Amino acid sequence: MARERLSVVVTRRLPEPVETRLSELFDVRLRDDDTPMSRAELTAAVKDADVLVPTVTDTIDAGLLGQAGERLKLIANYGAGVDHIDVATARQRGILVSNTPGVLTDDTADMAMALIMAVVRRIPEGLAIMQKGDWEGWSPTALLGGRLAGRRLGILGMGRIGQAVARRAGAFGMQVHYHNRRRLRPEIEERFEATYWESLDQMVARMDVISINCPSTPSTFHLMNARRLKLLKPDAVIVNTSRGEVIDEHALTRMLRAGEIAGAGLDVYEHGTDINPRLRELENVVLLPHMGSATIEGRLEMGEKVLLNIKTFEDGHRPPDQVVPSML
Ligand SMILES: NC(=O)c1ccc[n+]([C@@H]2O[C@H](COP(=O)([O-])OP(=O)(O)OC[C@H]3O[C@@H](n4cnc5c(N)ncnc54)[C@H](O)[C@@H]3O)[C@@H](O)[C@H]2O)c1
Ligand SMILES: O=C(O)[C@H](O)CO
Repeated sequence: MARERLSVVVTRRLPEPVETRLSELFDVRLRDDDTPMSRAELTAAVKDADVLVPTVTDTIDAGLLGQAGERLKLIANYGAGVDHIDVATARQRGILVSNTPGVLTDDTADMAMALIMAVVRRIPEGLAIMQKGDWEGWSPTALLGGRLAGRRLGILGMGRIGQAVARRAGAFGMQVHYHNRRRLRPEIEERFEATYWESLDQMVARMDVISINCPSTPSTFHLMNARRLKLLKPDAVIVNTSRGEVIDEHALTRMLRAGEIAGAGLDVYEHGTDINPRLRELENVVLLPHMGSATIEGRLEMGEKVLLNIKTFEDGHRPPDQVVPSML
């Protein structure tokens, strides 16, 4: 007798080839329009699906998991970060959680480097002059930025993406420093010629550029708070491609306005799309709409990871990218 297909609910529109493959393999309910599900729609989804495929724009908290039906056994997240999912509660309720690490590492690290270059070399200011038709020709003194080679980069969170940023920064001649929950093995430090700082405060105070690459967890919430931001050198730049919650956005905005921090490049925000309007007014700030992993290749490979996680689970094994609370 043919095995009953898993019922899978996908909360957002995914790239077409991913949706097609999901539909071939499973009994899939796809989203008609590219908006996040309402709470009521999410509740209905967890009530009768075997597998939920959410994204970063869905809040899968204890309240929602409390409404989940007996059938819900896997939350196969389309994305690496799982801070929007209450992984501990899911585990208590016997629901597995998986994510899509690795396939978006290079893309997100590219974006971190792009932000570093954009801020340090003042690219948006140059672009604005060109777009307004205000360029009056080459000048020895206009739009002078800083040289990347020789600048000290401090990476907060030296995991997959942090190390990919280190590799790129090394190629640009930057000096790589890092702070991480655990120190890397000596051979990996050597590979990046990276200096480890046990004290985040001490690292922050000495860097020219800080790149945030740790996940958002209770222990990283406002790791860059007002006190720590004040330790930054006034000519330092901060770049965030991880999650907005790691930086106190209000304090950062205040200090950027006051000229106490030279610049910032942000892909992610503390309150999602509700961005502090004052950030938008600043010339020394480059803002992107959470597009670190936004490449065609990356988004297709994220889909392949989701498929593999669900298929492996269907075959009676643990999904290869299972996330458990102790990893967070
Ligand atoms: N902007 C984007 O589009 C985008 C894309 C992918 C991932 N992300 C974000 O980037 C994060 C990192 O992804 P990754 O694949 O590199 O994860 P990872 O797990 O490989 O690396 C995270 C690193 O942070 C370290 N860390 C955790 N808590 C820490 C703490 N309190 N202090 C210091 N270090 C700490 C971990 O030890 C680990 O080395 C994801 O969790 C996600 O939030 C954003
Ligand atoms: O964490 C990630 O994969 C990206 O931020 C999108 O979810």
